[in-house]
Amino acid sequence: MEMFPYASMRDSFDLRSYVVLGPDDTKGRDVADVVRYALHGGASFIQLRAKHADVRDIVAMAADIAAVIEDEGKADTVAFVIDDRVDAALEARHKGIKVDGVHIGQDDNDPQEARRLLGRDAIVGLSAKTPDDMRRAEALPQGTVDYLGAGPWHETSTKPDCIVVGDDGVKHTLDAATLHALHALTTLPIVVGGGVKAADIPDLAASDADGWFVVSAVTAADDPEAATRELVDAWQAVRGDTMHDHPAAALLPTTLPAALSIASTDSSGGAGVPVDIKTMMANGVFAECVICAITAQNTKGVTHLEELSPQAIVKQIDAVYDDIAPAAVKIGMVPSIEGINAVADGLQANKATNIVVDPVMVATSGAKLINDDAIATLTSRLFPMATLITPNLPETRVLLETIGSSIDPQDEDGMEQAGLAIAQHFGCSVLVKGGHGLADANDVLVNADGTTQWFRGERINNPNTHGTGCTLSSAIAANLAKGQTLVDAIANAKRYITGALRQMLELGTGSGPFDHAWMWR
Ligand SMILES: Nc1ncnc2c1ncn2[C@@H]1O[C@H](COP(=O)(O)OP(=O)(O)OP(=O)(O)O)[C@@H](O)[C@H]1O
Ligand SMILES: Cc1ncc(CO)c(N)n1
Ligand SMILES: [Mg+2]
Repeated sequence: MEMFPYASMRDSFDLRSYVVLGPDDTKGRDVADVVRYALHGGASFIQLRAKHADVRDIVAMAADIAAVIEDEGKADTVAFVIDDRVDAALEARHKGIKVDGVHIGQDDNDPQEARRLLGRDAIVGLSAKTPDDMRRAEALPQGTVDYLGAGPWHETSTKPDCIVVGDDGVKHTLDAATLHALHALTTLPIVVGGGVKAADIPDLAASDADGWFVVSAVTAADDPEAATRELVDAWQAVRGDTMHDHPAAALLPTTLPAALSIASTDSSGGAGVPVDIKTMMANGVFAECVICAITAQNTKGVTHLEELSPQAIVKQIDAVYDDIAPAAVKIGMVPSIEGINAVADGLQANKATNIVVDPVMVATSGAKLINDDAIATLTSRLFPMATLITPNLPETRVLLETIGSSIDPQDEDGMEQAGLAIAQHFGCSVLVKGGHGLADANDVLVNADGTTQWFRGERINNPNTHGTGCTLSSAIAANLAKGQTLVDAIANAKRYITGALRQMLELGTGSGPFDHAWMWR
């Protein structure tokens, strides 16, 4: 995913002099040429509306129009959008063509979907002609739509279907009184058009409109530059030089749920805190972290391990909860008794909820990640506060040993029995992970009340599985932070990790990491 290389125009677009055009409107003249004339005449906003063109042709026309706007030195002041075709706008933006957004009609794309596809930087304009349209636009999440287009001021042949149908079902054109009533229903700027000619501008400029839009008044004129200038001047004569004063939808504050990783670093970035952060970000939450130890590590092994003091751990936890309190926590590698006690004390003091404990014991590379004497502290202090623990098969065997159970989790029945014994002993839900089974990648959730659920995963023949456990537990915590149920959180985390493994990323000489940003490529 390339970054669109131009500044967003969501907070700077100028609706006053809005020219809509496409190949059907320009009497055989080149669309980009007509755009150039309109710009000379003072057009402040351009929309490409090509109802009968293919995406390839729309993108080619968009490239020409964007080049003209740039060439005229107006790339920073004149916004350029494409009518209806979110697909063409996306393709153009991916190709680095400065298309600032889309204008969609009531029968076109879902505005929320258009916003989601195009991202927060693009302009999304919406046609809204009736009181109902206005109410629907207002009911959208804040920041979905940037402006509204209303009309028609007169009946028009370029938009024959564009007739206002009022709540009374009666068809009529838009007048100042109707516009005033519509205007009262929205906080968004409104551009008004449909059959608008120069003679209409004094009335329009005296109304609640924030600008005019025209098609044929400019595109069908023998001299599009003079035609545009006449409209611009007529508006300016009434309104002066002021632009609409609506607050920019782009600059509304947003928020995100936060999730916390309490774990250790992996210098190679494939496991531990670094990968927890990547995973949480990819799963749509704001990631925070508390470091318990630093490892010098790569895909071949761990060459050094240094712990932080219990005080440093508690202080980090306090700092996190004192400000951006996370809605869920993932606990990974904490190597010592002192560290585990500090984590438990810190979380208890801050009344942490939605805790996922990945009982990390041995790395994929074979390196030992917890002191033998600390396993009892892990189980006695952290498991009882956990919503979920996520042991892999070797860890499940160790846990069964600590509770004196002789169950063998070698098949599905054994995994269920093992999960139940552990869940009942520690009073938390257990996800017994089957990543170390050879034939499949099926994990089973067993709750302390005995209910079980299988999550069946496609096994991918990928030798690079460094950090699968860290990734799965962080994705579950992220999903819990978003408010998902435990079952949904696990199911979605499985989908995420399966997609990531399927990319077959090849890095490092040992069992390497996989692609945590796969859905953005
Ligand atoms: N080759 C694979 N294909 C598909 N899913 C896999 C594969 N390997 C592991 N998984 C899945 O990844 C998740 C993590 O399981 P796994 O048993 O590998 O954890 P782990 O051993 O704790 O990982 P780590 O090596 O990071 O400690 C589980 O959902 C498991 O089913
Ligand atoms: C720091 C760290 N945490 C967890 C794991 C488990 O994969 C690892 N290898 N390194
Ligand atoms: Mg693991």
